[in-house]
This record gives sequence, structure tokens and C-alpha cells, in this order.
Amino acid sequence: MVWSPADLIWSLTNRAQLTVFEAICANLFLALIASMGITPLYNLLKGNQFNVRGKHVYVTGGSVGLGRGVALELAKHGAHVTIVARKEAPLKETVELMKKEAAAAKNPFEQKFHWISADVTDKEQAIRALDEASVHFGGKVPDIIMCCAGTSIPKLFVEATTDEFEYQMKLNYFGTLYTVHESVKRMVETGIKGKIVLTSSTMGLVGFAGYSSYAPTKYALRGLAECLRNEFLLYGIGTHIYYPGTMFSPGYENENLTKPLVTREIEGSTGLTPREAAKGMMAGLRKGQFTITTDFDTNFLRVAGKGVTPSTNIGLDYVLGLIAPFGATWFLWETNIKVKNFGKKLLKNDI
Ligand SMILES: NC(=O)C1=CN([C@@H]2O[C@H](COP(=O)(O)OP(=O)(O)OC[C@H]3O[C@@H](n4cnc5c(N)ncnc54)[C@H](OP(=O)(O)O)[C@@H]3O)[C@@H](O)[C@H]2O)C=CC1
Ligand SMILES: CCCCCCCCCCCCCCCC(=O)[C@@H](N)CO
Repeated sequence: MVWSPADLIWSLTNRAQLTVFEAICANLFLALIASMGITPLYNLLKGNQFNVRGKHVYVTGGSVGLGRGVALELAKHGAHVTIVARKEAPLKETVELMKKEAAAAKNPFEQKFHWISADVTDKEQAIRALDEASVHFGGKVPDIIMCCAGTSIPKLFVEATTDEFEYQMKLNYFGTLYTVHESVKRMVETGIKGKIVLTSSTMGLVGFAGYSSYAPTKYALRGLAECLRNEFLLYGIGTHIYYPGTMFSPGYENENLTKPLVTREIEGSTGLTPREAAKGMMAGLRKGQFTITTDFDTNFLRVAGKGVTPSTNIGLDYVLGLIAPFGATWFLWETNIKVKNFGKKLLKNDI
């Protein structure tokens, strides 16, 4: 008797009937495979969950690196964009690039591109920048806030100063917080169902030698994003967090000046261009993902450290979750060995 999908498939092959045990296993297996289709199917039905066309998007750190990549993607897809950073020259340059991007995309309406010079670690300046951005939109707060400004000063713990710890927390965490806090207050006051996007890092999911002053700032953003995702359901505001791996940006060039050799060895040298990363980030946002990753390792770490967060793909997250502990153990061992070997070389004064 055919009583389940697995029996049906099996009966088509004209073999002997499945035993009950075989049928249970085969059906579970089929259910697992089918579950991998649930999220893609849901996303297909939902369509684009991050439509930026005609929206005003505010990008901190939008002058170079990831932020510039994001700004250009936004320009291409029909958004009005305000970018914020400190140095004027790269800001102006990015505005010109956005104009070119929009012209090439032939969007059938005029897009507004503005730049604002402000230091987001300064509360007053962060608020002033939001005010200035709103001026061109009848005083309305931007619809979408994307926080990309951040920095990393990799060093061995004992070689880093506590000022460096404080500075990175001030920029990566509080620099994000000031902007998000002020803009969400305004969204709530004016009933805007906006979106908030934070930028963490692979180092917001794993920690190893050289990143003790940086990884905690990115873990802090994870904590913030998890609370806000839940709380902002109150207002219909969406919260998302991107965990990029290495991006070959000006910031990356700069951090390599202080990066200990062992840190370089552990993190390897593969990465994406900021534009590629921005494209991947936008793709995740369109699918409505809460946690966005754009490389294999970080996706693995996302699953290994999933905690209590929404799935990116229900079935696939489950299967990857079964393998992840093995990958994590392997990485742990390999990293321990790298650090111990580095220690031996240090003792012999080889480096
Ligand atoms: N590059 C990488 O490998 C990775 C980076 N990340 C994260 O991604 C984000 C972007 O990185 P990346 O593109 O490399 O960064 P870059 O250093 O290349 O660019 C940083 C941007 O932030 C701006 N910025 C820096 N400080 C301030 C400030 N105080 N106020 C306002 N704007 C500021 C910079 O402009 P200005 O200096 O003129 O102010 C610039 O526009 C960061 O949060 C970073 O931590 C995560 C994983 C990997
Ligand atoms: C489940 C187990 C899988 C383990 C794989 C782990 C791989 C770790 C690679 C680390 C790459 C670091 C990139 C981010 C660096 C960064 O944020 C700075 N460059 C800041 O600018």
C-alpha cells in the first residue's frame, strides 16, 4: 500500500515494498530535502523585501570601502542617497560616482545624492548630520539607515593600548548606536516603517589572536541587532545585520600595517572587493535575511553560533548545523597550533 511520498517514489521503481523502518527513514530524508525549499519558496512569494527605489537611504561610512560599494548599489537601484563620513574629498568623489551609476541605470526619475561631513562618534555631530540629511526631504527622517562606518586596529592584546580599545568601541558600537537611536526615535514619532542595517564582521562571530580590541565591538553590534530586531516589531521597523569577511578596502590596507603575522596567518588572504560585498549584502537584504553573510566561512560560523536568531534557510541551516561543530573543532585546533608555533618563533626571536 502506498501511504507516503517515499513509498510512492519507491513503488515507481517497481522494487519490493519498503519495510516500515526504511519508510520512516526515507520519509524523514525527503522531508529534510523538502525543508530546504521552504525559505526560497517563501522568498519567491514575498518578492523583494528591501526595495530602495525612490527611498531615501542614509549610509554612514559611505565615502570609501563597503559604504561606497553600498552607496553605488543604492544609486543603481533607484534610491536617493545621503552619505556621511569625515573627509570631504572621498565623499564628493563617491557622490560623482553615484551620479554616473544612476545615469547608467537610466532610472526614469531624478535621484538626489548628498554628502555630509560629520564624525559619527560625536553625538551632536551624528544628530546634526541626520538633521542636514532630512532638509532635502521636507524634514523627513531617512527611510533606511545603513551603518557602515567602522575601523579595526589589530594588535596583540599586550601591545594594544586601552585607548585603542575605547576608540574602536566608540566608533564601531557607539558610532552606530547614536545614529540608530536618533533615527529610530524620529521614525517612531513620525510613523515611518523604516529599516536599520548594521555592519558587524566575521569577527562578530569568532575571536582569535590579534582582534581582542575589535571583535568585542562587533559582538556588541550583534547583541544590539538581536534586541532591536525583536523590539522594533512594535513599529514595523526591520533590523538586519551584515557579517562581512575580508574586504579589500582602504581600511583593510590600513589595518594590515599593524596586523600581527599570526593574525594574518589565521585569517588568510581571501576576500571580496567592497562592491562585491555590497552586492551580496543587498541580495541578503532583498531576501529579508536578519543575519547576512557573503562568504562560506562566515556562513558556517553563523550557523555554528546561531543562538536564538531567525534562520536564513530553514532546512539548510539545520543540515549545516549538524556539520558545523566538526568545522569549529578543526578551526580551533588549527588556530591553537598556529598561535603556539608563532609563540615558539617569538621565543627564538625569528620574527
Ligand atoms: N575591510 C574588512 O576586511 C572588513 C570590514 N568590516 C567592517 O565593515 C565596515 C566597513 O569597512 P571598510 O570598508 O573596510 O572601512 P574603511 O576604513 O575602508 O572605510 C570606513 C568608512 O567609515 C568612515 N568613517 C571612519 N570613521 C568615521 C567617523 N568617526 N565618523 C564618520 N565616518 C567615519 C570613513 O570615512 P572618514 O575616514 O573620512 O571618516 C569611511 O568612509 C566597518 O564597520 C568594518 O569594521 C567587517 C569585516 C571585514
Ligand atoms: C565553523 C568553523 C569555520 C571556521 C572558519 C573561520 C574562518 C575565520 C576567518 C576570519 C576572517 C576574518 C575576516 C574579518 C576581518 C575583519 O573584520 C577585519 N579585517 C576588519 O576590518
